[in-house]
Amino acid sequence: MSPAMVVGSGEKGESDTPGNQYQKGVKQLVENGLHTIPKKYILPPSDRPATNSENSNVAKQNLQLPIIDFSELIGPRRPQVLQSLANACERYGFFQLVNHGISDDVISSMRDVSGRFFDLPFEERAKHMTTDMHAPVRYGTSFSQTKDSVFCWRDFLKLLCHPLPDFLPHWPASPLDFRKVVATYSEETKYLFLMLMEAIQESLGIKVEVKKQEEETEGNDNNILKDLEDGSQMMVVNFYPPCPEPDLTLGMPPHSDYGFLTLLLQDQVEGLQIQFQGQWLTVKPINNAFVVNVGDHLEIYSNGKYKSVLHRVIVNAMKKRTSVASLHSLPFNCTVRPSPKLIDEANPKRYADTNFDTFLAYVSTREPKRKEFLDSRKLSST
Ligand SMILES: O=C(O)CCC(=O)C(=O)O
Ligand SMILES: [Fe+2]
Repeated sequence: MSPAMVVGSGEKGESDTPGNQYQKGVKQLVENGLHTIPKKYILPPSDRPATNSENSNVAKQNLQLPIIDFSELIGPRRPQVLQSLANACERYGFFQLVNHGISDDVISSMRDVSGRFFDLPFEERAKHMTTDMHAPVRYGTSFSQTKDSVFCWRDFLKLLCHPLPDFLPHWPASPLDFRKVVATYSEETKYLFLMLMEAIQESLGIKVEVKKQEEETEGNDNNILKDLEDGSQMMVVNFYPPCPEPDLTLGMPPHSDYGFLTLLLQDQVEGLQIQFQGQWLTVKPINNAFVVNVGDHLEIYSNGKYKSVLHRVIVNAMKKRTSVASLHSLPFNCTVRPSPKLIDEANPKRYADTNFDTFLAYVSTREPKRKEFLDSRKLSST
């Protein structure tokens, strides 16, 4: 079993070298007071967000992502909603999910406890720093802390969530209600993910016929929902403090997510941008909606029909921003492959089979960039 997200975490050793200071994260840096950002965070001009420059590739208008009303999936409008879901996953790789059934109370408690975790003294948060990528809890900073040559302006807490009873005792015990609140939130997002995957499978035209014998066959498509039930879930709480020079750095560099779907809760502070037709578009926050995106594994499973789209996070000088990403996939020891039901003579297999070990081996040898891992799985014959 392996978490298979980006590599890295806190460095060992307490010497007060500048490098060690950066390992403590950006929240700590900002609290020590600064008016300019250290060199360690300054991106080369071509990688900067370039929001103000003349030849900026940032769209002037905010993106109105497709909005999927989850409540309409149950009822007579299901076929139309499945069509909208298919369009969103093909064209944008992203959509906003409203009326999803997770109560405002569960969501606001999750936001609240995330904020209180990051308000804890550094020493308390630092208890969860580790270089062990298999750890059920990792506190850290940047994107890939051991490999990024330039650090990004984010601190994070990553939690493995499934199966919950195994992981719960490892989660932070402070704030006192942390485990309870996050457990409820993770169970509810897991259920929502499964409901969404059932709809997505149907939108791909994969008929879900429950035939006992077939269900037990390995690699069978009916089984993928069953496998996803036992699948991996990782929660990432991202914290982006105000940044005195936001044009020189990023909260997160362009990347795609590894799993089937990510369910993201962003607050009211803008920052998430997705790549669409060569431009960066800001995703306008909708209160209590989930921003849902296709991950690399769904791109592979759909044989390229649905797209895992590059996204990044910009920071700002005035406001801190918090987001909670819930990443879902198959169990870590399962193979991800294009669905046999989407492959025929006209649609040959476009991706090699893959698994978490391949992914980890890949990212541990280099600085994770853009969609390089997914590109490495593409079969050259197509
Ligand atoms: O903070 C955000 O809006 C995006 C976070 C993200 O892309 C991730 O955690 O993978
Ligand atoms: Fe992401």
